[in-house]
Amino acid sequence: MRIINLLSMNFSIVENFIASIFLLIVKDWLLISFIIILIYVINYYYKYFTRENPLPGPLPLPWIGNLYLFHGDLDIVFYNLQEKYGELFEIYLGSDRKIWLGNASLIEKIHNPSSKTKFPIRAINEGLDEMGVTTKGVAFNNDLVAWKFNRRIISSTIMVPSFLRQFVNESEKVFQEFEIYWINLTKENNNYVLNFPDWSTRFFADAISLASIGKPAHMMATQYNRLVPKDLKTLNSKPGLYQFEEFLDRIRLWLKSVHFFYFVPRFVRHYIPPMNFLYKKYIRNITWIDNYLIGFVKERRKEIENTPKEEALSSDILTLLICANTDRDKFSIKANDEFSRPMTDEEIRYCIFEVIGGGIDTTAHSTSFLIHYLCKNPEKKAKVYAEIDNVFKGDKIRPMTYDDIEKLVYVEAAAKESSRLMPIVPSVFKRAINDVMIGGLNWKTGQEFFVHQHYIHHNKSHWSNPEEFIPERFLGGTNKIEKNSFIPFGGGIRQCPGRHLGMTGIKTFIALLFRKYDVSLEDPKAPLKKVYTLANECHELKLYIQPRKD
Ligand code: HEM
Repeated sequence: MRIINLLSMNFSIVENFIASIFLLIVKDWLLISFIIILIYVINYYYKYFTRENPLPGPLPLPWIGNLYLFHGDLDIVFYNLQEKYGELFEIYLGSDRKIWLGNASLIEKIHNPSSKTKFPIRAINEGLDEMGVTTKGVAFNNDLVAWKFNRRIISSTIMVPSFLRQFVNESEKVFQEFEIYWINLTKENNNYVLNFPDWSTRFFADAISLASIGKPAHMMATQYNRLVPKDLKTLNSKPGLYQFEEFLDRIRLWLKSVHFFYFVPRFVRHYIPPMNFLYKKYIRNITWIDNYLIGFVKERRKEIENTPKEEALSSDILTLLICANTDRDKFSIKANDEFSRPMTDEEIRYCIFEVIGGGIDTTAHSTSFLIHYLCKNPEKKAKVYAEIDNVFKGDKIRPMTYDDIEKLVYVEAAAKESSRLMPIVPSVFKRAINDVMIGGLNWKTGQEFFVHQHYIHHNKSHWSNPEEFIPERFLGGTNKIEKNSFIPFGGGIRQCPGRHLGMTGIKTFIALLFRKYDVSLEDPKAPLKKVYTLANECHELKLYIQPRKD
């Protein structure tokens, strides 16, 4: 009994001893952690308050910087911040400082089109590295030799008039399909209301898919099938009908994930729920897209190999890229330098991805915004109708040509004014690869800048009545557009290579629609409804589209 008592006494002594050691460790650990955190915070704010070139901007928090402000429509968030802190302000991502530029005079060096520019790349960012985009394609490629090679071949295919001519012809065919669906939908209901962005994104998906991979995407057909009873459905037995829709949804998810990879620090991305789940989802998405597209490239390569040399090949971008710098190079995309080799499947896959990802929603939403502004400004809309009627001499059905589209100067001015008011890409980031002087301050190599298109487009020092829709600004004459104040397609050596294709697409669609139809808002008072992902998108635009009576 005594032994048992002694044993239990000993046990409680041991237990107490362990407990007190444990408490001591925990207390010390808390104390040590607290000291580490305190040192980090002091160091963070010491660096912040003694930084070179301090600029106005919101106070950053340790670890997250100004990430706490990033919610809702980020385009509006950044616009309001620029309004609050002025034309030159700063924000922090963790401890990384980004400088925002809201005046055309501040971006002169960034938009220098010379190959010796100090701004040839967008960003060095481990998140983008992890996405796999910084060594591939065009848009985020930091490998300047690879970028130049890809960009040169893409530009030689999509910027030439023969390609644009074909694009106008194909767009007209796609428009005729759109009309069939629309006529069927309005048969039952004369006052049928179309949510236009649902259709414009599908119209441009179909048109750009034909132009880029030479195959119809059937995106309008899938939408139509959703809206009509079973017996009216079209193409419903076609295999793979819904696959392109999944592909496009995945491209949109990919675009959304760019912000995630760019802004969210690696540790949070990989280990902190729910971010780590999102991370896994985005990585799976990237793999899916890669596999889907490589299939297209390999299949087309085989088709080309099996086509006799004397037989003409189609002129879609995929075929042109595969044939570039080979003996089947239709557009003679030949160069006698290190860029004269053919592209690999991997290079082609990524370039096609960028054409589809960069071309469809940008052009479609630009068209939606333009229609919104035209409907809100009946006097300007009347001028658009007048110009179209003048070019086509009232003929509503003759085939449309690229030459017709080139004559639509007022439509182009209206498209430019719409993209001034609501730029699809509201800001673009660029990184200095040398020390550079901007805004009268010296900035070190590696500093990243955001060119704030949306703000510059509304800056009163460049534009009179900046909130008004005045296409006449772009008609020349006494109206002078200040250098770098109108930049919907960016500028410098990374300016958008799809700008002619985009503008041709917008003008062609407007000509096709307005030549035959009266277009009006369901609710004339409806404000512009937009959302921002990686670009501004028209969220809702409810329209009546009725055959013209004149
Ligand atoms: C209205 C339609 C479009 C708008 C508003 C638009 C806007 C832009 C902007 C602002 C940039 C960044 C430029 C810079 O860094 O300064 C860009 C880059 C780019 N765009 Fe577009 N874009 C449009 C259509 C297209 C189309 C149709 C394509 C493809 C066929 C395309 C492909 C690209 C590519 C590949 C880049 C990256 C260029 C580089 O980094 O060298 N875009 N676009």
